[in-house]
Amino acid sequence: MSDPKIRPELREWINATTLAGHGPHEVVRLMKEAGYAVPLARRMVAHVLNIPLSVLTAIDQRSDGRRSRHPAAPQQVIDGQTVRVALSVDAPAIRVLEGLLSLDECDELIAQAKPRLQRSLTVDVDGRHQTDERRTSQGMFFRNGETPLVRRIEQRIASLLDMPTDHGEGLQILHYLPGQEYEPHYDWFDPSQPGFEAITARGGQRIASVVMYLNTPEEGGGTSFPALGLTVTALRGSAVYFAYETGDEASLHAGLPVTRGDKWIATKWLRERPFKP
Ligand SMILES: O=C(O)CCC(=O)C(=O)O
Ligand SMILES: [Fe+2]
Repeated sequence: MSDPKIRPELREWINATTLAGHGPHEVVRLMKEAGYAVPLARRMVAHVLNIPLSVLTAIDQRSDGRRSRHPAAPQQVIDGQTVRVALSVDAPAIRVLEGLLSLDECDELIAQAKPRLQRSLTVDVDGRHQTDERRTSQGMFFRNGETPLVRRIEQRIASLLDMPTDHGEGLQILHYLPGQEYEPHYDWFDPSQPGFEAITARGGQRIASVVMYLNTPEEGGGTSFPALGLTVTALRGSAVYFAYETGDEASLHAGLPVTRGDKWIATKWLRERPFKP
């Protein structure tokens, strides 16, 4: 990557702010507030301070963090379930997985979640949960291993991705009605956000997501990756797995509006280290 062009005043400001005691993450955050795109701000700060860019994109320099294994085509059989890899993207790593869940498992998961649905929350910059207009669905979380079915699904995902089950956040179920959607977002946590340390204190950064479709919406409701021009169809029993590095802008994705019928998904987010809720 070529060196970013940096005005002398900005160079001076980055040095002075650092000398005043602000760490590089904080400098990036201040630049973001001033209107700089985060990836550019990171490159500028890394360049001026002569530190590796990875310091600003990695979660933690100790990084004993694990990475998931991307499932290989054409298919894998796990505890009797044949999971077909119908589509693969290299960067970010995406796999469309057909038959990850049986149709009965989809129905059963919906039945278990239904009585516990609430308006979905997102994690705000201070690490608190809040309702969010960008996300209008209803949802709930299972605790890890909460029911025999949840445990079976978690173990299947663990085998498929070669990731211990304890790296998973609790399985989240979402229910979208017509018009509801999940606007474009990243699943990784932004290190330049003030709440980053709190959010990643247990389990570290998110490294991969598995979005499982528990029904087939009549119309709409696919998962879109706008940077790739790719939309995965929401099909009962199928899933989309994707893995990302911190700052990976190609992993931007959205739950498209459901235009007819409704949509049920189960999402499993994986952390680089064991996650203790
Ligand atoms: O609803 C979808 O298709 C996407 C869900 C999603 O992005 C998430 O749960 O993080
Ligand atoms: Fe997401």
